[in-house]
Parts: sequence; structure tokens; C-alpha cells
Amino acid sequence: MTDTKLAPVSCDTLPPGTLSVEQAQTRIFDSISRIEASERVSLWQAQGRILAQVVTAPLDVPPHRNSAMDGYALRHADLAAGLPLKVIGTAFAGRPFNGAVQPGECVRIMTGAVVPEGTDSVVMQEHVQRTGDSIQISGTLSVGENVRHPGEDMRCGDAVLVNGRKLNAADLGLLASLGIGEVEVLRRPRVAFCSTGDELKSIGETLQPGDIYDSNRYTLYGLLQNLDVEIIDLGTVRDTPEAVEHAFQQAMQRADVLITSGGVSVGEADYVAATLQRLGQVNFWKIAMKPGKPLAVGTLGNTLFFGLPGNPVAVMTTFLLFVRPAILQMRSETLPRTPEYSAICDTPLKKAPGRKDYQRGICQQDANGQWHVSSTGGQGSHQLRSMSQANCFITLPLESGNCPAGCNVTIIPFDGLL
Ligand SMILES: Nc1nc2c(c(=O)[nH]1)N[C@H]1C(S)=C(S)[C@@H](COP(=O)(O)OP(=O)(O)OC[C@H]3O[C@@H](n4cnc5c(N)ncnc54)[C@H](O)[C@@H]3O)O[C@H]1N2
Ligand code: MOO
Repeated sequence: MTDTKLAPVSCDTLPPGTLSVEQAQTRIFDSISRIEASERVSLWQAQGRILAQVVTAPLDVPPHRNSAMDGYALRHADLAAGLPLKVIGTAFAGRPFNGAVQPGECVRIMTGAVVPEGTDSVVMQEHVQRTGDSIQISGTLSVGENVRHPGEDMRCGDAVLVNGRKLNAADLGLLASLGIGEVEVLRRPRVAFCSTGDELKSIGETLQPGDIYDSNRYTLYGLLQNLDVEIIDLGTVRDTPEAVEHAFQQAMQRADVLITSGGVSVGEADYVAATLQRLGQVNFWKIAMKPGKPLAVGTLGNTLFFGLPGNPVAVMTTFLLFVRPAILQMRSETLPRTPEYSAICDTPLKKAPGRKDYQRGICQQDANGQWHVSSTGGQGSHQLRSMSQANCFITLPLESGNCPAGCNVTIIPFDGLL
């Protein structure tokens, strides 16, 4: 396969009122206020939450000297004579051996059990021959072998988790090992969402001529579930100024973010931008991208507003490029770097210059580690199947035209995004 470069087509300036993807991202991210309120949650609710405190170890972990192996706890000095040792008892994890061990004696011990007083080393049972109540050791053993010491993992007073850390499964276990059952975490962003459109019907309703099922609400719900947010579903909203206003008022009372889909273009039933203008501050942009040209961003009081275009693929693309990173930033998360790879495109791609395309593709690496990608087919912004079949975006720069088979493109795998 030949490796053809995309032929650049000149597109120096964007039309007035049109932003590049990067310009729009910068404007949005610069305006984000982080959530500072915090709440106390149990460890069961803490996965993925952002710590709003420093965690200091209140005890040593492990709290006691314990055995790393199933075997026998003994006095290392006794081994020099090479004589058998007498087994005088057993130490289980959670059931210590009570008593002191004298020269010539040893204690049967299980992994995690307290190493008895008087002993300093543990020999694995595989290296021992036991006859009745006595053992003979084969091989060598160093002093202190197989003994784990208090505080080897964490010392009492250590700062073990920093403020602002996103808690993961290991952290939850770490906190539990310290006996900490609750932590102070940042409040989750409250994100309201709704669809707008008179043509939209709910699942179970019969479609009349011109109707379609509301798919964007399900897509948005799925996308939001991947983020650690409190989701507020405001349903499907009719194309009337009153209905749109009612939804906006609800969001202003309850949500940090409102996401709508549809009604942001220039049609006669597109009330979203006008309502935003009336109730809040509006930034309405055309973005030089496809899909996802019209995007209304603004504020409704303290609520951040995203009016996404109605076309289903445009909803997903604009959510992933603008809304998701904005919410992550609101949660005080470091924005993850979007992994981009260079790939050979095995199918031709149609592209008009003037907008940056986010086409949908199927990518895989060949035996040499070279990425290949092919188109999922029809790329209309109404064709959700193009997204459902895809595992990556194929990004084609603003100025490029058609891309012949074999040309070099950039891909963004969906891993962790959908
Ligand atoms: N004269 C112009 N017309 C359009 C332009 C333009 O620049 N000039 N831009 C086009 C582009 S690009 C897009 S994207 C859309 C965006 O329009 P709206 O945000 O106003 O969206 P609607 O018109 O309400 O819907 C567009 C399309 O998507 C379907 N839709 C809407 N909501 C849902 C939903 N919840 N589930 C499934 N499908 C939905 C709707 O039926 C339409 O087919 O404007 C173009 N027009
Ligand atoms: O760009 Mo519009 O966003 O679907 O085609």
C-alpha cells in the first residue's frame, strides 16, 4: 500500500463567527469554575471521586510483626547446632500464639499470623521435615527471613493520599487497611440534560408521519454515565419557547451544567439560543468541524450551558470534544491527553475543505505495530450506525480535501471515551 500524504487545500481564514475546534476548546476551558464544595462519603461510594482532604495514616500497616509464609517461627541462633526443634504451639492469622519461645523451640505459623515473641525468622514448611512434635530444617535461612515488620507498608503519621487525588480501587483498599471508612470528597457535578424537538417520540409511542424516536437522550445518558456526575434527566422538550424555558429554569435551580440537543441551528423552531439569550449569557458559535457545526455555549446564572446540535453523531462528537473535558475540569481532574496515532487509511475518504472532519473508522495495528484504519461507510451526521460500528475518529484537517486510499491520517481511538 502506498503512503500518500493528504493534498493540502488552502483555507487560511475562517468565516466571521466561526471558531476552530481548538479555539472553541480554549474559550470553554478558560471559563470553567471548579466545584469546591465537598461531602463525606463511605468507601463504598468513593471509587472515582476526588479527595478533598489529605489522608494521614492513623496506624502502622501492617500493625504487627507477621509471617510472610506458612511454616515455622524459630530463633535463628538455634540453627547453628543443626539439632531438631520442638514445636510448642500454633499461630494462626487472627489467633496469635500466646507465650514466649525458648531456645530449641519453634511455633507452627500461618501466613499473616503474629510472629511469636522470642522468634526472629520463619522457615517455609516446604524446607522442613516434621516428625511428631519436632522439625528438622533443610537448606539455609537468613536472620529475619519471611518476617514482615510493622509499618513496612505505611507508617503512622505518613501522608498517604494527597488532596485532589482521584480515588481508585487500590486507594479504597489502602484506606480500608488504615481503618478509614469515610473520606471527604468533592461534590459531583450535577448535570442536567434534555432533548428538544417536536418530532421526538419516546420508546413505546407510535411514530406518526415525520416522527422519530429520541435517541440523543440515551446517547447522552450513556456518555454521562462514563463520568462521575449526578445525572438529571429533564426528558424530551417540545419546540416551544415556554417548554424550552421551563427546562432551562429547572436546570438553573438544580444543575451545574445543562446539556441540550437540537434546536441550535437557524430553523424557525430553533428556540434554544433565543431562550439562552433571554435567561442567561450566550456564546453561539459555528465551529469549523464536521459533524458539529453549530454549538451554543453560555451560562444560565451559575449553570454552564451546552446546546449541542441535534444530529446524533454531532451530539456525540461535540460532547466528547467540548462537554466531557469541561466536566472533567469542573471535577478538578487533570485533562487526559487525547491519544492520537498516525495511521494508513485503507479506504478512500470524502472530505470538503473548510471544516475539520471527525470521520468514524475502524482501526487496528498490523504485525509491525503500524496502525491501519478504514471508514465505517456513510458519514452523515444523522448516521449513528457510523459511530456504533467505529472504534476511533479519523481526523482530517480543516484544509484537506478528499483522502485517497493509502493516505496518512490521524486517528483517535475511542478507548475509555464511550
Ligand atoms: N440553513 C442551515 N441549516 C442547517 C445548518 C446551517 O448551517 N444552515 N446546519 C446544519 C447542521 S450542520 C446541523 S448539525 C443541524 C443542527 O440543527 P439543530 O441543532 O437545530 O438540530 P435540529 O434541527 O433540531 O435537528 C437536527 C437533526 O437531528 C435530529 N434530532 C434532533 N434531536 C434528536 C434526538 N433527540 N434524537 C434523534 N435525532 C434527533 C432531527 O430530527 C434532525 O434531523 O442543522 C443543520 N441545518
Ligand atoms: O455538522 Mo452538523 O453538525 O451535523 O452536520
